[in-house]
Amino acid sequence: MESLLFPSRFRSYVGCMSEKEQPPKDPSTADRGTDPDQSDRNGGSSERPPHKPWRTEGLPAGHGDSEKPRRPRWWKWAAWIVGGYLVLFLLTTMQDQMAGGQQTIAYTDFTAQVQKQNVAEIFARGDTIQGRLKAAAPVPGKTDQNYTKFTTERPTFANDNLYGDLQKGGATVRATPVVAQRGVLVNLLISLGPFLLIAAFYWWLIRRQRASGGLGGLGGLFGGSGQQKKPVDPSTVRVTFADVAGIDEVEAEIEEVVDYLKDPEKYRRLGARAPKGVLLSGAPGTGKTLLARATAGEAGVPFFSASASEFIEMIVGVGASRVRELFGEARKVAPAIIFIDEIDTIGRARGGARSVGGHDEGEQTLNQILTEMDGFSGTEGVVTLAATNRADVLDPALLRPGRFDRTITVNAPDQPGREAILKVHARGKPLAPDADLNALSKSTPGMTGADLANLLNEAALGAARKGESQITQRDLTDALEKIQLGTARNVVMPAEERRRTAYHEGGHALLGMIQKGADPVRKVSIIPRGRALGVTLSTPDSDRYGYDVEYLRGRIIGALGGMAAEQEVLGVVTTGAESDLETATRIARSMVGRWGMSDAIGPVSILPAEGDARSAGVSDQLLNTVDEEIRSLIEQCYAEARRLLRDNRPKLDSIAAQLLEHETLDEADAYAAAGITHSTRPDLAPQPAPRDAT
Ligand SMILES: Nc1ncnc2c1ncn2[C@@H]1O[C@H](COP(=O)(O)OP(=O)(O)OP(=O)(O)O)[C@@H](O)[C@H]1O
Ligand SMILES: [Zn+2]
Repeated sequence: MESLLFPSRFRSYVGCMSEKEQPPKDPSTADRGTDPDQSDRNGGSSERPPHKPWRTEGLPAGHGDSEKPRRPRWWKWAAWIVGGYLVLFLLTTMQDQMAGGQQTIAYTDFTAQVQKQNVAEIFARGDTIQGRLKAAAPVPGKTDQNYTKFTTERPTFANDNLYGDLQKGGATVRATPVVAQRGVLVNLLISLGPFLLIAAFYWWLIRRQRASGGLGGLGGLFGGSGQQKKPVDPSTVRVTFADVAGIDEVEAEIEEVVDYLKDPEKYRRLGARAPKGVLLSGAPGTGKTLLARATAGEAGVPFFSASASEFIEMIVGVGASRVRELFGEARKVAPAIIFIDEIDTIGRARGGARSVGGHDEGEQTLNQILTEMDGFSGTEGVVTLAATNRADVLDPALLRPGRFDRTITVNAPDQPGREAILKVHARGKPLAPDADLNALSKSTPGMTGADLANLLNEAALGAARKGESQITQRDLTDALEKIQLGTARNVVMPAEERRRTAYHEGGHALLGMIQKGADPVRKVSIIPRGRALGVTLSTPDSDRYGYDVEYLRGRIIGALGGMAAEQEVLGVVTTGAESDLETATRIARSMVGRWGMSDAIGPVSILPAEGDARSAGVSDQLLNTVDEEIRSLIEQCYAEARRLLRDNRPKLDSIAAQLLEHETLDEADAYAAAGITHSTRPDLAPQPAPRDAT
C-alpha cells in the first residue's frame, strides 16, 4: 500500500504548533545546495556550450565542441560595442572642451573691447557673436581672471556701427565658426552609433542561430545560456556502481543495459533487439540521476544529460530542434547514453493537467523524442534513460515497446540500504570511533539517498563549525535533529505562549506514547523553529510499508492531540492547529476515499490521486457521503483524543512541566516525564529492555 498521498513521507510524524503553521522542512526537499555532489550532479563538471540545454561527459578527446573554434561569448561583443561607443563619446567631449573655454560677456563689455581695438576675430551668426581678443582682458567683475575667447549676444535694438568699428580695429569678421567643430568622421560615427549597435546585435543573433542550427540562439537568449565549461577528463567525473548503494536490485536490472553498451556487436550478431529506452521511476532524491550516470560509467560510454523542462522555450519548435541535435550528437559517438530528467514535464498524458510550458511545445518535443527513438534501428547503440517521479501521469505512448518499454522503480532505501549509502557518503569524511552509522540508518526510515548525503554533509559542517577534527555521533544526531525538526529560531516567547505550546506539544507527544502501535515519540520541543512554535517528532522503529486502520486512526488522534490538549487545559483553541488539522484531514480523506476504510463507502476508490473526483465521474451524492464520513471520522478521533488526555491529565501536566523547564525532551526524557516505561530502541538504548509502548 505504497500510497501517493504519503509517499515515503509517511515515515515520520511531526506535530507542531505555529503562527501560520508549517511543517518543518521535509528532509528530502531540504536544501541540497550543500551537497558536495551537487555540482557534479548537475553536470557542473561537464562541458556545456551556451546554446545546448544538455550536458555531456565522457566524450572521446577531441570530439564535439572541444574541437570547434571557441566562439567569443556574447558579452564580449557587448563589451566591445559599449567600450567603443564610450571612447567615441570621450573623444568628442574632449574636442568640445578644447573648442570651449569661452567667456560669456556683456554686449557692452564686448563693444568696449571693440573701441579699444583689441578684437582679433569674430564669428557671428544671428545675434550671437563669438570671438577672440588680441590681448587677454580681465573678466568683468573678476580682476584675477583673464580671457581671450568670448561669446556674447547682440541686443536687437543696438544701433551702433559694429561692422565699421570692427574693421577699424582690424578684426577678421566671419560668418562661419571660429574654431573647427567636430570632424566629419566623428559626427558621422556619432549619428551612426545607435544603428551600429543594432546591427552588431543582429549579427550576433544570426551567428548564434546558425551555430545552433535553428532558433536555439533566440531561445538561448531568453533562456539564459549556460556557461561554457572546459571539457573535463572523463576519468575524473566517472561514477560507477560503487558510488550507488542500497539499491542493488535496481542495479541488477540495469546491468543488461551496461552489458549491451559494452559490446553492442554481441547483440547485433544474434539479431537481438537492443534496449532502447529505460524509464527510471521513483521519488526525488532516490538516486535516479546517479544511477544513469553510473550506468554510463560502468559501460564506459559518453553520457548526455538534459532535463526535459530545459527543452521547452518560449518559441515553439526550439524543443524539437534541440532534441534532434542531442540525438544527432549521441549517434555520432555511439554507443552512448542519453539521460532525460523530469520526462513527466513533457510526457504527460494528453488531456491531463499539463504543466506550464505550453501544450504545443511540450507535445512537439515529446513527439520528437519518440521519433528519434523510433528512428533508431536498434543497433546504433544509443540507449535513452529517462527519469520521472510521476510515472502514473505519463502518456502511454511513451511506454510502448520500442520506446521506454522497461520501467525500473527506484524506491527509498531500506535500513541496510541506508547504512550502505551512509557508508558511501562517509568516504573521505573522518568519523570519530563513536560515530555509529548503523544506528543512524535505523533512525532515518523513509530518507532517500539525497537526504542521507545531505545528513552527512550537515554533520560534517557542524563538526567543522565546532572546530573538531572528526565527525562524532553527537554531530550526526544534531544534524538529524536539524533536518527533521528545522533550525531553532532565536526568539523569546511570552510565558503564556510557552505554556500553551508546552501543552499543545505535550498533547501530541502523550497521545503518541499511550496509543498501542503508534510510532514512538523521538523528540518533543517547544523551541520555535522556522514558522513552527514547537515540534513533536515520531518515527517508526523500522520501515513500514503498509498501514492498518488502527494505526491510521492513531495518527489522526495524535495529530489532533495538540488542539485537544489546548481545549482540555486552556479551554480555547488557537490558530496553531492549522497544519495538524490539515494532516488529520488528509489521512481521513485517503482512508475514506481511497483506501476503502469506511463502512459507508465500502472498498472502492473514489478520490483520484490527482485532479477532481467530479471530473472522474463520481456523483455529487457519493462525494457528499465521503465528506460526511471524513467529518465523522475526524470527530470521533477528536473526541477520543480529548478523552485520552482527560484520563491521563497528570501525565500531560508532567510532560508540559518538563517541557517548560528543559524546552526539548529526547525520547527517554519524554517517556520518563510521562512516567511511561518505554524501551528505547535496542540499538540506541544503553541497557536493552523489552519493547513496550504502553
Ligand atoms: N543510492 C544512492 N547511493 C548513494 N548516493 C545516493 C543514492 N541515492 C541518492 N544519492 C545521493 O543523492 C544525490 C541526488 O540523487 P539523484 O540526483 O540521483 O536523485 P534523483 O532521484 O535523480 O532525484 P530527482 O528526482 O530530484 O532528480 C546523489 O548525487 C547522491 O549524492
Ligand atoms: Zn500541533
